[in-house]
Amino acid sequence: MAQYSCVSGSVGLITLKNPPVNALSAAVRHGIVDTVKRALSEPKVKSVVICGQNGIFCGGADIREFASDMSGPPLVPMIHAIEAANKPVVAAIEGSALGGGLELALGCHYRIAHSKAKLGLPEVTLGLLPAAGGTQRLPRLIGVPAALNLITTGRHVTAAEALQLGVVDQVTDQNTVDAAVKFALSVAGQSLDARRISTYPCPRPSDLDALFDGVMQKVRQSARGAIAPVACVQAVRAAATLPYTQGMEREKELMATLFTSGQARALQYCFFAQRAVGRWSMPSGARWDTSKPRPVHKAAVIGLGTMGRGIAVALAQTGLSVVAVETQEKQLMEAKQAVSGMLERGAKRRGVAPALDGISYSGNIQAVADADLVIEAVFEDMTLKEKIFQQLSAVCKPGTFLCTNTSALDVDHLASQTRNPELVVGMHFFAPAHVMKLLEVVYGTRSSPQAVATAMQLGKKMGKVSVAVGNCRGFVGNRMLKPYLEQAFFLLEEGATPELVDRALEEFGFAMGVFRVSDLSGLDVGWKVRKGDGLAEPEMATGQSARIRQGRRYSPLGDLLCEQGRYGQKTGQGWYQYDKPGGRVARSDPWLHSFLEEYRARHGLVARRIDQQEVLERCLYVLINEGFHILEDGIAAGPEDIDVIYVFGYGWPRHRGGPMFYASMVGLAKVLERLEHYHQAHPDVPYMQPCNLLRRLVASGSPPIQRWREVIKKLHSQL
Ligand SMILES: CCCCCCCCCCCCC[C@H](O)CC(=O)SCCNC(=O)CCNC(=O)[C@H](O)C(C)(C)COP(=O)(O)OP(=O)(O)OC[C@H]1O[C@@H](n2cnc3c(N)ncnc32)[C@H](O)[C@@H]1OP(=O)(O)O
Repeated sequence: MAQYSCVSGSVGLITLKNPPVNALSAAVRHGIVDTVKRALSEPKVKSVVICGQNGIFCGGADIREFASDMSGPPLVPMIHAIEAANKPVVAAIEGSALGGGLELALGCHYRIAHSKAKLGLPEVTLGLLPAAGGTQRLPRLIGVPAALNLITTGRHVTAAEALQLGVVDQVTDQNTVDAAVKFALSVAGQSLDARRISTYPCPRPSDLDALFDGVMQKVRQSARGAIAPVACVQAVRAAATLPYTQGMEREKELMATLFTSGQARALQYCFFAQRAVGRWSMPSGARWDTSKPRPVHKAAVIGLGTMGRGIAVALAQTGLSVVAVETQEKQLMEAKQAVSGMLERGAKRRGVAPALDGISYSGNIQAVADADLVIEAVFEDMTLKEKIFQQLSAVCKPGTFLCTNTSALDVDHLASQTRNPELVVGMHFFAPAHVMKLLEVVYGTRSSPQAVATAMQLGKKMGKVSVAVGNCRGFVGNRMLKPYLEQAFFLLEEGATPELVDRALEEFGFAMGVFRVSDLSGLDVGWKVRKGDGLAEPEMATGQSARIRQGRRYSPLGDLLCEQGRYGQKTGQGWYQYDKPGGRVARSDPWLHSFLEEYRARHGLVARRIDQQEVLERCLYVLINEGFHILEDGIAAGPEDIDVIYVFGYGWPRHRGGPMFYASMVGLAKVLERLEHYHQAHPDVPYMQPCNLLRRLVASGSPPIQRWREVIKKLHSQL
């Protein structure tokens, strides 16, 4: 709703009230229409101020309403009526003015922002465009290039940048509403002819076509199949080439296409899923709202390889005091330099002082004795980790949380090495740890709710999207990756090439296909794991057992490449070739193609034509199937957790909503039917056997993803 009062004798003050972000729900729109009418009709009122309660102007249209039949006054005429008013209307912007919130402010005659306010048109991130006149007013106000930048990226700008761009008229450090009221008093009675943005001519750059062609090309490239950024460019082009009313028609047309698209649904699902994962729960019944985190003032990192360095940087950047421990002297010296460099570069980018003094370094594990929380980040070697957890348990002050950055190993086993297993949790960061947004917080059977709450809160402080998951081999992300990688290898055996597989996945929207990623992260990483699992044994490379191991189909292709020293980018050769070791540009490698032909011949395999659809179905559906197993096993509490992990940690295209959401869009019955089909064709691949939960969901009529938890709960209660 919106509340009306008259202040300072002649200013009508309209306050938007819809916690937590004053979204423009039907009730708020009704409130605005009514209060604006009232302010304009009261003779004593000479000017109007619009503000939002609780320090936030407005978070935009109510996204939840998009999923239902929208009723109530539409935004466009509402904003138009404000702009057409014959009394000055001033927007008092505190906190955020985003999306429809900024569009409302653009309909006002003046905008005054608090210095800490953030403004932006983030609709593109929800698969939409600013359809309440934003695409038509903003370019008229700040010019085409700046408007294109804001609208196609959805980025939020500070009040200072908004002032510089001309989005706002004044920035204040004082009480924003007081400043706006004072301003409103000063402009009462003045002509508004020059203040209605829709009447401005849109500045037309002389090289209009070249400008739009260039932007469109760039946007298409970075959009990776997302349609909203392209529609945003088309809408701004309409502002630059058509009169305002026709531009508004074009904006509406483009919005209608986006609004009903699967991509908008996927992106809006992601918006809420990202927030839902913060409301974690554990099978024990412990929850985010009943578990109190303990404050962490001093944190420690053990092991300063690539991961440890990134974690130390991310911790220091949050302002914590950090102890970084590395027992190998040479590695410690190198790490010191590397961490300082990362902190300096990060600080320069953010325009702040580097937190160099926040980190102390030591070669002795005793240095972590008074830390509140320790993160172990040494090699993936259980024996080494066991030893470290035994030492930590002896060295640390009582109550210190002990965390492991393992990407797959058993958190319960590590906890069993300590005196207080309830203090142990996994904190699985993704490389580079100071950049990647995802954090899997892994609870073991004995982890206390407080340990989980503390790790979740620390992750949030570090700017991560943290997802609480149960303990199993590979947790959620890496467990699902295994069948996906396996399928990619099998496809090569059957006739595909790395180029074909990667192209299919990249056209689907992944930034990089599976083989390009494998070259980037190093083929030796998986090789080491497979050796540890007793799968990649050289003596098995010939004979009958070469393609069947531990009773199931196995492809030794990755192992064979490693035996040739082809580890990927770092050695200059992997699934592709590079111009030098460390080179970045992947080129097709004729050697690899001959190697695949020889391999097939050796194993009596006849190459067949494989199309992109088969690549996608096999790679993605086995990954999704494993996701259903993870839900069935209670390792993830809901599909949102899996989807957030895949979008933030594994490059799953956000406009496809994550693997579980994608399955719901494809149709669960279809996913089931294709898995059954492929399992029949490949009975020696257990990952293809459809999960019971998937069958259950299909049998119960494929409910929408928001209702899967009910089916899962029922399934668990029957076990
Ligand atoms: C044939 C059919 C044709 C149909 C055509 C239809 C035409 C329809 C015409 C529409 C006109 C378009 C109008 C406009 O252009 C569209 C929009 O405005 S879209 C919305 C744009 N706004 C945003 O994207 C902002 C989103 N919010 C944020 O970024 C942040 O929430 C924040 C405002 C910066 C605050 O951040 P935080 O303080 O960290 O808080 P949270 O993020 O945790 O949020 C708290 C809580 O609020 C919920 N929430 C936030 N914003 C909205 C919102 N806009 N609508 C609904 N709910 C919102 C958020 O989900 C949290 O709740 P929780 O999920 O935790 O329960």
